[in-house]
Amino acid sequence: MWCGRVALRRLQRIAVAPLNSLSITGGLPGAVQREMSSLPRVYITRQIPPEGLKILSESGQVQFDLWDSDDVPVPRKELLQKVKGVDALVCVLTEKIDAELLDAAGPNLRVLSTMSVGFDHLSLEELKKSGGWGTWRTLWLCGYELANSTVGILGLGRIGVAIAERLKPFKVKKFIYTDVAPRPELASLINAEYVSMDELASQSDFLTVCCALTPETKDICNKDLFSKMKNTSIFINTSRGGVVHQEDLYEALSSGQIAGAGLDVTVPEPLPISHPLFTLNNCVILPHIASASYSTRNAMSALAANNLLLGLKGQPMIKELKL
Ligand SMILES: O=C(O)C(=O)CO
Repeated sequence: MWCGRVALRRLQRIAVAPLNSLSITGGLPGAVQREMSSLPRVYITRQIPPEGLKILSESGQVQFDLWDSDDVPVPRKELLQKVKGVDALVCVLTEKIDAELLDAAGPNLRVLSTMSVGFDHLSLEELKKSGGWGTWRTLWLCGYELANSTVGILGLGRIGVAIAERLKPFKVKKFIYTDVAPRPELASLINAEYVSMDELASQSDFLTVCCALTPETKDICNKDLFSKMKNTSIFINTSRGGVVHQEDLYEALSSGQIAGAGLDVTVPEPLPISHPLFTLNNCVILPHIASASYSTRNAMSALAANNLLLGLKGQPMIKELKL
């Protein structure tokens, strides 16, 4: 018996363990589970003999899921599901490791270890494509255009207006917004139409959340909102993670209810790398950097300092939160 080790091309991860699957994190105390959840994820395609499992469990270096049977190979459909996002894969000779499987696994996959001396079940050509982009394909990495689109702004303030101003040159057809009440002065700057929350959901091709997080807006972007959005729509959140019900967003993205999401903010921050949202190829997550330019951060610090000095002098602040 020989365990081959082949370097692969990309990176990603996921979780859950249905029938016939065993997870070594199950049954462990919560704190241990949390610590383990940051370990590289491995999927083992067969109930391999105990020595190998023991080495992996005792290494403390990985968490793994296993097809818990030696009698029947893991069904292909289950395999394609289970490899999503794994960092490494242990396979046996019954599993075809080809482009479809590598695509299903995603870019996290770094190591493939086969419990066999033969390697005819491995598509070496595919495995050799280390880090490459592959050939140009007609619909490869295509997205939706801003041109002729309707952009919806949830919570129209200075940020919503600034976003719309930046988007205008991309030939957006229409800006719509919703808020607790119409904001005609701000709306007139970007020619935006006031709509209901339902209309915002159903009409927006791109829905961008710009509201503050308050008790009223917590989880406001939830199943109800996503279920009314088009399945070609993109959801963007640069406000606060708490305005989004993340489990509902995960459902909406993974079921194809909406086309994609771009999140600059999450709950918690940073979002643990084991979070299911990271496993999706239609969700882009950034570490709260929407304002991360030297000039913006300097302007923010200057404003904070000037507000403080004015406050100390008992004078009206430049920007004051009305309590
Ligand atoms: O100013 C804020 O509230 C931020 O989120 C920084 O980008």
